Amino acid sequence: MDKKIGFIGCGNMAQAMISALVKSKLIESNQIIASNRSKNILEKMNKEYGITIASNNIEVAEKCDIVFLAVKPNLYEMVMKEIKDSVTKDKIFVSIAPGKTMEFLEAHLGADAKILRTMPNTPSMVSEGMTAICPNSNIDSEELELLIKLIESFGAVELIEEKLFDAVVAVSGSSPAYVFMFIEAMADAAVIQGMPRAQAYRFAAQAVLGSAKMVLESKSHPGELKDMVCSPGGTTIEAVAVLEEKGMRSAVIEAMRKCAQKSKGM
Ligand SMILES: NC(=O)C1=CN([C@@H]2O[C@H](COP(=O)(O)OP(=O)(O)OC[C@H]3O[C@@H](n4cnc5c(N)ncnc54)[C@H](OP(=O)(O)O)[C@@H]3O)[C@@H](O)[C@H]2O)C=CC1
Ligand SMILES: O=C(O)[C@@H]1CCC=N1
Repeated sequence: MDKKIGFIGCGNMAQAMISALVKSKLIESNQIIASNRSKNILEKMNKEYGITIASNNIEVAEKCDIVFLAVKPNLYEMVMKEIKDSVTKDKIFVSIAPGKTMEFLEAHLGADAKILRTMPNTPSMVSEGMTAICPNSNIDSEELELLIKLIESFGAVELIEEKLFDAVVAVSGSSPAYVFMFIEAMADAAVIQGMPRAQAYRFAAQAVLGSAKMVLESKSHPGELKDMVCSPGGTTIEAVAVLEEKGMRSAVIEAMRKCAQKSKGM
């Protein structure tokens, strides 16, 4: 792929995507050009991955064919105003922010701008991300195919209707945080039982990874897979009963409702 890929903002999410892109060898690392408010992270990414450092956002927008807007949602308007004059008929802009609708993006980049709304997540760093995508009508099928190929380096990619983007934020954009909390809590419980902490993290994380792979590969209902673990009168059902009594499911559902609600207002 001979495209130049730009990242305006080089924080947690951009670094995860850049790491996956470089590892994928889909493009040379110097085809990645990034800008950031503070420069130390750019120097670090240049040393670690060999990416090209841009002196400002406009340079990224000018030089790149595909431009990821990787700043916080509240900075989108300012950054899009800054780069608006760099919009050309072939350049593609990729939003990764919650709440910034295609209407909002087109209002700032222009109705003719080629825009892809996405919602990635930080497991992109290990190419096990889940990214939702929604192109506007200015992106043609060939361009969409290329974008999917690029974003597949982050992990799984699925086209989704824009109206479901707030749900996506809750279920995959933000959910790695809930899973990290779960892993941390399980490891703490193992530490209480005497397991060394580092070993507890490995055991907890691998159990989550394996369980997730079973859901994805077995196509079985998660409840069915849970029942397969719960031996009658055994150990697991004791834990499951406490989780039910403490309202784990309703806590997750309420947390994700709040998350999606916040996304709507971003
Ligand atoms: N983190 C996640 O899991 C996910 C995040 N997102 C979205 O990705 C976007 C980035 O989030 P995230 O990476 O977590 O945030 P970070 O705060 O980690 O990164 C944002 C970066 O933008 C830089 N920045 C701030 N102002 C400017 C500017 N004017 N021009 C250029 N760069 C600037 C910051 O620089 P400085 O170092 O100086 O602060 C920072 O490095 C957000 O819209 C977020 O909602 C989407 C999915 C998942
Ligand atoms: O917390 C946030 O707002 C960002 C968007 C999804 C994950 N992190």
